[in-house]
Amino acid sequence: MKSTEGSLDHDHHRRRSAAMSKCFSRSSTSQIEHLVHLNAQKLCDKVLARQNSAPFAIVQAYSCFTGDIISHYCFGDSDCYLEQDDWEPNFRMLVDNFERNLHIFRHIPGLATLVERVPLTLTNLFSTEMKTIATNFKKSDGSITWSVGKVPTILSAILSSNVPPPEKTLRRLTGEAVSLMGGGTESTSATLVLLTFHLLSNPNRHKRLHDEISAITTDPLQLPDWKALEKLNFFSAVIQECLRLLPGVSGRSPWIATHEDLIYEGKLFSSADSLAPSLTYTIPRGFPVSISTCILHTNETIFPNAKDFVLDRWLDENGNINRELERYLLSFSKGSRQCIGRQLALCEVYVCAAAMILRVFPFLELYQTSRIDVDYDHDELIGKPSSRSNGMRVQVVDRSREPEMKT
Ligand code: HEM
Repeated sequence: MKSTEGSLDHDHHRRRSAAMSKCFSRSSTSQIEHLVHLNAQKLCDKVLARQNSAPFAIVQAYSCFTGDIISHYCFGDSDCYLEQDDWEPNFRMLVDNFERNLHIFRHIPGLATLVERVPLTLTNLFSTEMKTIATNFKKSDGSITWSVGKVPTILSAILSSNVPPPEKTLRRLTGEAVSLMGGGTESTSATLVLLTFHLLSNPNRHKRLHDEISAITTDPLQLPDWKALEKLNFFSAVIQECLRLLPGVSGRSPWIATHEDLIYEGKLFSSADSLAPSLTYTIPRGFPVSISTCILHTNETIFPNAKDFVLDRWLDENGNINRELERYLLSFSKGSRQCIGRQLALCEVYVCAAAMILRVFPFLELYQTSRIDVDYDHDELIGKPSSRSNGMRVQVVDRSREPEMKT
């Protein structure tokens, strides 16, 4: 496995992760925030230009936004999905294909190794998206000087790190780039889709959020920075609830503690019941352990009415974010294998959602879309809606009319 994510051995994983982790800290993310703002505004312009055109799948639009940012940060040059006439092709199409077939790879050991052996030149013949990655490599020519402002790109950070030469080959870096592009494209756009649905289907909610963001914004084309947006309580509650309902990785990722036994201490039935008998399990080192984020996120004891979009659960009596509940939110996983792109994802969601809420949502309507088109139905690595769904579609209404902001 060529990516950090696919490294089985924990020490190997740690070394690979360390080579690029500085690119994903909160302060590095702030340094590329201008890219996020730029692309969020480009996305709004492109959606608004669809006035009176045919309805379209908003997930493709958001994937162009996320794909442009992560490709720019990886290679120093974006894939320019937002600049093409339509929303497709984009990297999500490749990811989606991969996810639909993932179960086959899980059940046929060795298939992944076989696929890995296919020469890149052959892969490029069949996949436009893989070809884009190859072209990006050629453009950057393996150079370690590519940068976004003063921030090194992710690949240049790996190339300039002290990992040994086999970690810097074209093949290994292609594997890493595919993992970064995949991770950086889909989960974030899926979160934005869910947020769009729950705001467009509830005008009161949209109005409240519009007012909250407007109160700290003088010009929707010059949004406040991500750290200021994060301080908005209602906005944060909306994002937390979206993350809860669309847990990043819906399947179980099996992890193995190699050096220590795991001691599990809990209560039978319910941790809230003080009379429930206590129990202790010891899971010997070497055994795979996994947890289902979906099951945790829909636990009725922790999240009552778990299937519903309930914002009050995230707000305390003073309207501040309920930090206590956050520890049960496992969207980005925890520990050494947690999502490396967490800060970037949050920055993208806050900035993009703020731009869309202020500039686009007043002119956007759902088109033949209901909860079946967004609700979790099955696992394809990330949670997907029912295969009977046509996807969440929207259309831009006549912008000459006064935007409707019902109370
Ligand atoms: C809302 C958006 C996102 C969610 C919910 C999410 C969720 C997750 C989760 C749950 C994992 C752990 C996977 C596992 O246990 O097997 C993960 C890993 C990862 N994510 Fe994200 N992610 C998001 C956005 C991003 C972004 C923007 C990037 C940008 C590069 C990214 C890159 C990665 C990578 C590279 C890994 C593998 C990390 C490792 O194994 O060390 N993700 N993500």
